[in-house]
Amino acid sequence: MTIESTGYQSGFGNEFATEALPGTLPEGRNSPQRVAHGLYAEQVSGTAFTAPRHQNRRSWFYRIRPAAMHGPFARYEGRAAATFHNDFDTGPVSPDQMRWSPLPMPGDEASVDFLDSLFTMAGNGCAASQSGIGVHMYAANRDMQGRWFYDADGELLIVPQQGRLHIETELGVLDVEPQEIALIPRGIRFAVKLPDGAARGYVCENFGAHLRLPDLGPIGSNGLANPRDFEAPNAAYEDVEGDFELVAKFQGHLWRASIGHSPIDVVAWHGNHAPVKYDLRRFNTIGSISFDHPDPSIFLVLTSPSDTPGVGNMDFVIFPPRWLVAQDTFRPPWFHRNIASEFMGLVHGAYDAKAEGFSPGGASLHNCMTGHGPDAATFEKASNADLSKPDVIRDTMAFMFEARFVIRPTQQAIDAAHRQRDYQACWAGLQKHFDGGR
Ligand SMILES: O=C(O)Cc1cc(O)ccc1O
Ligand SMILES: [Fe+2]
Repeated sequence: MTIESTGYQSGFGNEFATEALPGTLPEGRNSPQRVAHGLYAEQVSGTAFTAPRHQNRRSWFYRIRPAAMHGPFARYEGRAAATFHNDFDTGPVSPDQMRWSPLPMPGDEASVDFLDSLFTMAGNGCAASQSGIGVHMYAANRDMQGRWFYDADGELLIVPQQGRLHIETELGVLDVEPQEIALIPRGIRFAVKLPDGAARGYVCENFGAHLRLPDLGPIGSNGLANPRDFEAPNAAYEDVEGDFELVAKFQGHLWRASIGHSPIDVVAWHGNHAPVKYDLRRFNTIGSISFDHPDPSIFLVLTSPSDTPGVGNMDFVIFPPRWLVAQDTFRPPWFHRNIASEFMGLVHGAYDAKAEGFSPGGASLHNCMTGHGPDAATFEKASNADLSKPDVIRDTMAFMFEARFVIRPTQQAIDAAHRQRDYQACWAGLQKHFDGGR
């Protein structure tokens, strides 16, 4: 059974209110003695009850059955039990630059849904400390049917690269396509269906403070990702009973319980702990109109702040189409080493720092203080480009999960056949141009 989208409400983190059956939301209170239509009231909190008001997140659900109704949990034994986890190791981690070709799609003989296809690439921190991230990829060819998933360890930022996702959540339906993103709050139950039959993409699991829009400082009151371009779903539900499965991610591993009904049974809800989608093509990209390539913080979409002011637990940064007009400037990203660690992916087109080898669906990892930057071909081209003309990068949508702590690749990512073991060769052709001071 598919639940169709019932549309969206505009905004990010505001107080939404929506009902699939008119007259369901209680007026002037959250938990009346009896809820309309014989529903149960249930609150889900996404922040401490006492979090400052501007950060506080919670929603009220009016649903057919409360979330408590399911069987006991046992360790999940499906495919993802081995591939989707938060075991980032504590042993030595190589400072090598790393890059991967796209995660292979399941072969014709294999039938794998979104959940079972999740493959952990890297990560840091843990759910127990409510800090850090897990970086995962998915490559699926089957709908999640008769089962739902929730992640108690963090919110999920889903970045589709190929194929649309139809995401049925407790709060309603998100239909997302490549160049859009979905953000599923911690704990929210959902199923992913694949309207195109197959899909691939990236997931950042954020154990830290929930992602939010950054302050804009001197940019002013508009720009970058504008709040009204985020969309939260209108309520949509199904009233279905059967022999179903609920899978939970809890403290780094997967658990399963049987459930006798669809948990997508919320008839109305209000609050600000809600899934959203956002079209990255709506990002108001700002750049230099004089000289120099700005720091990539200018491309920040969402940030998960840490306890240290200005230092993100995770920053979600994109590299969208844009004009390059800077004069007497090396226009692509410069060579650099950063204290932050960078996991990059490519949704569409080509990335302006890499002429070859970084293809849509691929990934790269440049950890704390590891030198990286444009490859040899890009350096030569940009060093000799005619700067009297503006350059336009049309077909591109790269992104970065940038983290405060080192992003440790998992053993399965290091061993993967699709890891490009010769990645460092992309800098080997850089010529020595030093003229010795002559
Ligand atoms: O490594 C990268 O390609 C990401 C990046 C882009 C940029 O424009 C400046 C710094 C940076 O880390
Ligand atoms: Fe970088």
